Amino acid sequence: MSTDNLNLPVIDLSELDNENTRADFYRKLRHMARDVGFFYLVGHGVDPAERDDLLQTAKRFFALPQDAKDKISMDNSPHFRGYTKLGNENTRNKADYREQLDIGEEVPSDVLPEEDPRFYLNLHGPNLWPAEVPELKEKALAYQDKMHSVAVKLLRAFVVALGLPEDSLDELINGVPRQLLKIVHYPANTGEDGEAQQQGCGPHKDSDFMALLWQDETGGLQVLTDDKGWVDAAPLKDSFIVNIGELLELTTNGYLIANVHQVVMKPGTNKARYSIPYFLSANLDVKEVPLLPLPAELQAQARGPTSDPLNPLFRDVGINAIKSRLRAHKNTTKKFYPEHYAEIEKRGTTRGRY
Ligand SMILES: O=C(O)CCC(=O)C(=O)O
Ligand SMILES: [Fe+2]
Repeated sequence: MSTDNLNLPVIDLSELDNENTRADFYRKLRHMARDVGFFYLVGHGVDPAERDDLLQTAKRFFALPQDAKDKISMDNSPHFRGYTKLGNENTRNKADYREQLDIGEEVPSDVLPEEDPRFYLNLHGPNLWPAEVPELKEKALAYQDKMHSVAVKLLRAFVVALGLPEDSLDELINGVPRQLLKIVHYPANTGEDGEAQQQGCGPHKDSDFMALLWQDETGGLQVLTDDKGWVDAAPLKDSFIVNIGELLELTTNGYLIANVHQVVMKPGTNKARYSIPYFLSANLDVKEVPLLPLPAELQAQARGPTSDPLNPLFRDVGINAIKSRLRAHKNTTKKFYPEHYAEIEKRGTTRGRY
């Protein structure tokens, strides 16, 4: 595996608000999204002090004894919300060495049985909050709201950069936001747990429109590129790394490709790493992600969505969204979705079911 340092591709979102820089902003956005595959976002307006306050609050949660954290374990949430402890999440059938909190939109939800064709609606639902750190709820939800505004602004900018009206995807995101905020802790790699400690988060694509990912100064995030293989996405203070997700791949017919990324905690990374990814997704009931009517010259360059037997892409948003959750959080899957669990154990994917 080769690693390399990119000349960081940076985009300043505030250039969109100035008519003298707007055209250039769209040009850069299109170039970086298509040719580089990921980029750094600055000028986004999210206050670093507010983000840091959220992080410090979450660190108080991570510092609690294991049994206190397990009280809000995702193992007990059919909605895939709450706390995941070290080693309890899988990417490509290998355990990730990280612990995290998953926070989504707060929507009450019935729990549908897995036989129900709309069982993916279970992805809506209440979050789980730690009684020991009560201030976390308000801070996380306020931060999530801000991230939603930034992500929607960027999504609209994407479609304009592709030569289309800015509301072209609005129908998919109207109403209650479909989103996920994660606060993640990667322990320092002391070597105690051997090899297993290196996979902070295994190689994957994000299943939504995009992720806006804040990372601390530790480093470890890598993105797979066509020409250079794995490159380090080095930390850039107060920026978000933008990872293009599967929904943008599907809706552009592969003109944009969701990037594959991972977190590697190399031996000797003697410092813990924290990250706060935010994911913007689409309404779960969208049965068929529409193909954007791209201008002819872009259509001619569209490669079609990628096909990967271990990660098939579904145009049905609900199915595409829940497949990654079912694969990644096997304890939750085993408890609430046993038939899917059996399928994943047998084939390594949910493929046989759809
Ligand atoms: O923690 C990171 O930097 C990346 C995490 C990630 O890619 C994910 O959770 O989807
Ligand atoms: Fe990711």
